[in-house]
Amino acid sequence: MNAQEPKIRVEGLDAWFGPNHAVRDVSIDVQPLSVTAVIGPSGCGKSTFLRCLNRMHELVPGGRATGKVTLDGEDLYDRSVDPVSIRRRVGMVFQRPNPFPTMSISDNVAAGLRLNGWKGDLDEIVERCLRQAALWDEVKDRLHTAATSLSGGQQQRLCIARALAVEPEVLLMDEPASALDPIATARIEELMHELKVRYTIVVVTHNMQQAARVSDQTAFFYMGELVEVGDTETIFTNPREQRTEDYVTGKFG
Ligand SMILES: Nc1ncnc2c1ncn2[C@@H]1O[C@H](COP(=O)(O)OP(=O)(O)OP(=O)(O)O)[C@@H](O)[C@H]1O
Repeated sequence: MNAQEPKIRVEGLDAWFGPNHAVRDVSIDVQPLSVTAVIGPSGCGKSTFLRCLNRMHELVPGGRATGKVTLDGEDLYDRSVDPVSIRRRVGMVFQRPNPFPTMSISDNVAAGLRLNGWKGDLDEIVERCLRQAALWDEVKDRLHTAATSLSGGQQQRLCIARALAVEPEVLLMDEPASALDPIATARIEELMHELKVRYTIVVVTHNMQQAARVSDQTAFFYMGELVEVGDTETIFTNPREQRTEDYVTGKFG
């Protein structure tokens, strides 16, 4: 791939829930192996935008999207594209840790691979993913105990390990630390930093400091529109738009 080419290119994206126009004419490029933070007040369309990047939005009743989203130049919304294969390439981690409650730690990580009919050595992959998710040392002696026995922060890292197991190229994270305490949040932030060596990350966050700490690029959404996108330092110190400045300095939101 050409180094200049974005990993993801969004052009003229609109998204609806029935008549509710939640994302309006959004265009943005996401560079490979970078972290993009999506910020903005509640209800401005951040999560909807994120779910359009792996075609999860259309799973919501009434969910509909138009426009173009390309992954390495391939149009995700082309008729010939299987959305299931897209969700494998573009993984997702949600706000609340959601491990499969009846499964062990190890089975949670392996679940996606089993579903895909994987026949190889699962133990090795489970270990690799738990290491990548910075959880291995804490769970290596209890791999077969229930995932629900883990703390919230550990469960979230388990969900990250589970997302990594199917070897996605992009990781979408929807407020991945908002349900966690400050120490667990710091672990997730460190982890994002480590993961961007191998994955392209787009993260929705309400936490301005977190966006400033973890991201290379920040996109500010307001009422469904992308007001401004740019490198994170510029967005936080010298944004073009007054609305961006007001939001990042806490004047509203
Ligand atoms: N399942 C749904 N059905 C109908 N409308 C929805 C649904 N989910 C979200 N919306 C609406 O779409 C708009 C965008 O919501 P979205 O969840 O993307 O915002 P957000 O910026 O992620 O908000 P928050 O920060 O509160 O999570 C809002 O007006 C919301 O009420």
